[in-house]
Amino acid sequence: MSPLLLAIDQGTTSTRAMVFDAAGRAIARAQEELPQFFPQPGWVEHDPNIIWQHALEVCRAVLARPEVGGVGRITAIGITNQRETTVLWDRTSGAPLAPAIVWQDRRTAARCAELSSPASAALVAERTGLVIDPYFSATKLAWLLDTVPGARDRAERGELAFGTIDCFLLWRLTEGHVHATDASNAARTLLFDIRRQQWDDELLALFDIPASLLPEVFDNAGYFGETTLFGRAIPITGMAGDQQAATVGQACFSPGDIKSTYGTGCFVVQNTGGELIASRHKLLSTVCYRLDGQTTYAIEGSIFVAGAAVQWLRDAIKLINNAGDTEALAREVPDTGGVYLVPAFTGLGAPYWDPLARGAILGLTRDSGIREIVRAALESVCYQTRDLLDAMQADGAPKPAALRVDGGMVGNDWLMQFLADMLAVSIERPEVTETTALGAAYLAGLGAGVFDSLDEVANNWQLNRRFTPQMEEDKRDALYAGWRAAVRRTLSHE
Ligand SMILES: Nc1ncnc2c1ncn2[C@@H]1O[C@H](COP(=O)(O)OP(=O)(O)O)[C@@H](O)[C@H]1O
Ligand SMILES: O=P(O)(O)OC[C@H](O)CO
Repeated sequence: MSPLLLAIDQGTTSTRAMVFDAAGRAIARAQEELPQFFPQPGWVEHDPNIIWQHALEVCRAVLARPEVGGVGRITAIGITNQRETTVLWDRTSGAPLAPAIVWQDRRTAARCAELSSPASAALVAERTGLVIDPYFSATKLAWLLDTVPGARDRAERGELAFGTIDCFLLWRLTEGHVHATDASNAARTLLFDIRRQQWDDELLALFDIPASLLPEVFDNAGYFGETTLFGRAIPITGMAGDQQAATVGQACFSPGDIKSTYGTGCFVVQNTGGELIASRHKLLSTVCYRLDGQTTYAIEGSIFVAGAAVQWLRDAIKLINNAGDTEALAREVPDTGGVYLVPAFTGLGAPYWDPLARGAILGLTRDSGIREIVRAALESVCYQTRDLLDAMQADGAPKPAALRVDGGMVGNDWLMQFLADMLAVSIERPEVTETTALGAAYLAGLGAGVFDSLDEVANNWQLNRRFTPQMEEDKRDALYAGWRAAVRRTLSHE
């Protein structure tokens, strides 16, 4: 019987557990939506204890499925996670000192502006491949140390631990025995030198972070520890940030291979191999994965609001009941009638990097209705993807022949067709769209010796549907020009 691999995918809006076989087939899945908290404008928080509780529940649910055949069939566990989200906890009790500050949170925008001298921006870019922005963990962690009473003193005494969600789950799964993260998650903290693959003292000083808080940094596949919480000892042998895991799940193993994930945010990641390429157009350089000590790098475009715009339509202004309603509504109108929705709810990420920008709906007329607004929200995801691909090509990357897509939004056929039209690129949707979880399973399989190399899993990738561009070029360019004009009206700087 095929070895089975359990993947824990802790995302921004939900936590899912999936069991895959060695051929990458999904055997069972369980998912729980995660409550999000918005205590102030631009603030986004999660409760780490709820994250942990949901992770336990979905793992137990999926292990109880008859098609799995019992916990004894599970060879290893892989973890993948919403990145940058920051947790600070007590090393003795494991109890968080505060809510998790989520990657979308903007509370440290002013602090980032204070730190953004040309010298510090250059240091950060050179060492981390990132930009000084509230998106990343460092200023979130510093904020916690400076606002939770006694936290900084306790950290200096070695009583506290920092971690991103992967690290927090590993701590809880191993019952406090392992404080470690992986190279792809460490790369998102603003504290990790991605060339030398180690925490960087100058960056720790810049962001005022005590080294005593930091986890070890492991490869993305290997032995992280084991958990006995599911009835027997199961090794944890794979871990990666969700966008890097999706890159693995999409079998983007060669330089130039590219994928785009459409979840809460949208993240385009292009494998650049052993070459660390610096963007001249405000894209990020980051770790794709590190295996056997060898680092593979990537260029990444990070969009803060993609599916989150649909959640806003559902939860904030209640225009829809379910995310899936958006497809039918978008099809009911030939266009948006000139309406553009710029979803800068938590600022704008690449290539604008404007944490103070805020959302807007522009071009409204008396004829504008629910359908136009819903369609404009979906279209915004495609325009933002075009922003990223144009920046990648301005950096010298070749126009991709096809873009592999995944994430919760890609089941929306209308959206995928508009994406193909806006990019003038074929969009390839795989059979398994939960490629984030699949990538975590592959890494776990590699770490547990189920596979000798990732090349073995490349052939598992199967096409579900290809969307080819149909739109006339002049219409495409006119629509995109309207988007660019709309964005300019939301930026806080020229
Ligand atoms: N049919 C759909 N059309 C548009 N958006 C969708 C659709 N189904 C789900 N979504 C959006 O996809 C997101 C969930 O995707 P997922 O990959 O699970 O996100 P995450 O990993 O960020 O939690 C939600 O923001 C939801 O609004
Ligand atoms: O939760 P997702 O899938 O939108 O991913 C969030 C990213 O990891 C943020 O960098």
